[in-house]
Amino acid sequence: MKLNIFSNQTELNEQLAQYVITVAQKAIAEKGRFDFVLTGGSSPKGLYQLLSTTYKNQIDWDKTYFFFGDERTVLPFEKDYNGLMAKESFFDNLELQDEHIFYVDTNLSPEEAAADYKQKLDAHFAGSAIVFDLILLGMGDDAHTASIFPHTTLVNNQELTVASVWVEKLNTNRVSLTAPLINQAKHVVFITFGANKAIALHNVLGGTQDFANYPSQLIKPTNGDLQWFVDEAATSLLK
Ligand SMILES: O=C(O)[C@H](O)[C@@H](O)[C@H](O)[C@H](O)COP(=O)(O)O
Repeated sequence: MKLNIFSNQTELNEQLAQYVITVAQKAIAEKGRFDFVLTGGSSPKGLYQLLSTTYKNQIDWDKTYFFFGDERTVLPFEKDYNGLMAKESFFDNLELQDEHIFYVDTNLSPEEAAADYKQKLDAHFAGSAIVFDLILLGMGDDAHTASIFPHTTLVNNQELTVASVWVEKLNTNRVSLTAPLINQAKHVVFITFGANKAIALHNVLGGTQDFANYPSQLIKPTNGDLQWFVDEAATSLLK
């Protein structure tokens, strides 16, 4: 695991953009495509804008496929839909073919949307193992990542799949990749900044192992590498 600490979000986004570009170019050179899982939330917006404007010509978007690590169970492109945030901050700046973006179909029930998404992943990976080139993750101030929230069924879900999960604290269902499926990726990166994440980051990185309370600890790529891109404010409690 590599912890990359930056003095501010601008520097973090610049360096993370370079990292994404490097991974993308290597994936396209080696296998002809770049399978990229996006996170929702607010943290990645600056990175998405940077990649799709300033560095637009650094990645072959015709060979890039976009996925989502999790999705809220609101209707597609309604407020809070992660796909909407990505569309507005990333995809709308690019000329992407529809079939290169794998949105979660939240017109379906949570369970059906999860099963439908897993089927789409199986088809995309032609029945082979679902190994993404890069998975971008955020972390909540409660140490959740994707929709693996503390004390939910996803904490103990050991399947390589996409699952729906009831999140009591939000009084809603979510759809999410499971930790084992995330851990199958070649590269996993957390983007986490801000003082409001300092306690959670201290517990996840510096505390005792406690998956139920700090689900981000579940993210340990089996063969791939794990990087954290964080700012000084978020690391203020780390020794
Ligand atoms: O659907 C979501 O909201 C994300 O997948 C979620 O896991 C997010 O990454 C964290 O909640 C951090 O969110 P912020 O970046 O907004 O702090």
